[in-house]
Amino acid sequence: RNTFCLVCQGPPVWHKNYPVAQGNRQSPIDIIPHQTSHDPGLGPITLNYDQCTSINITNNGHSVVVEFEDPDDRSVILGGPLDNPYRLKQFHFHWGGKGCHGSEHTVSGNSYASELHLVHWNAVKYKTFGEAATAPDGLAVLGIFLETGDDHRWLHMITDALYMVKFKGSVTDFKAFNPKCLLPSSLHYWTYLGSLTTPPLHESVIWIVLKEPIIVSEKQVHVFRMLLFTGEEEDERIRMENNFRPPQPLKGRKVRSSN
Ligand SMILES: NS(=O)(=O)c1ccc(Cc2ccc([N+](=O)[O-])cc2)cc1
Ligand SMILES: [Zn+2]
Repeated sequence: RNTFCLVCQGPPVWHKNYPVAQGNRQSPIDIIPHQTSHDPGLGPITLNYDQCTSINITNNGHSVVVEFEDPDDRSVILGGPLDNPYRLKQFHFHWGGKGCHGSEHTVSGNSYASELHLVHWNAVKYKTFGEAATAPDGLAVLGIFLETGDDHRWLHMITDALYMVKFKGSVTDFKAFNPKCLLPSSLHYWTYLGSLTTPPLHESVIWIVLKEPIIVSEKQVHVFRMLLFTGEEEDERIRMENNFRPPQPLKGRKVRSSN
């Protein structure tokens, strides 16, 4: 398996090149609701996405990513545990294989079919995303669980585009998509200090995980599995699935609940 890139060899080997994989604020985690502390000082989060400008959708070999222009504070998340607005940079998904679940965070040991991550960075304190991504308060990722049930009326806008980015390294235009249509009705959340869930696993993420999942159909989740980890030029075709990291040790961290 040494032909695979390190990430593709999966979480068990990441610590060799990224010792922070065994750090004190790694993500994801198992969230146990009755063990979280309700913090009345935690206000609601606000998502100002109305001027959002998505640019493209790409298969980076590990997930499918929709990238946004972030020259100013046109699309930000604010409030909750955040001291200032954080700019939307990209969103992507994690999912499982046929019939097996694929979320990264779990709730009392239960995982969901998939998990959506909206990645934001602290442009007030840091000049670039890359710089913010290595700072303890540099990133804020909003995690949304996808539970299987009925068809999601807007997710098809994403799944319809996946046919264009089947191979690793492929990218296609994806303009004017507002991710507000992928939010559940309630913005109640859990929040804790964690990390990127893929290498380089930087401990730079303030995690905000929504309690309410969105409902999508198994058919819609299955479309994600037609993506490939491998590039068009490679002779081996490996389906992109199970691209989730399992829960990591809490190491004494507090998980707070909005209410
Ligand atoms: N899954 S997640 O924790 O939300 C996540 C979010 C963003 C990224 C993308 C990424 C973020 C930072 C770097 N870096 O600093 O080299 C490289 C890749 C990787 C992983
Ligand atoms: Zn992610």
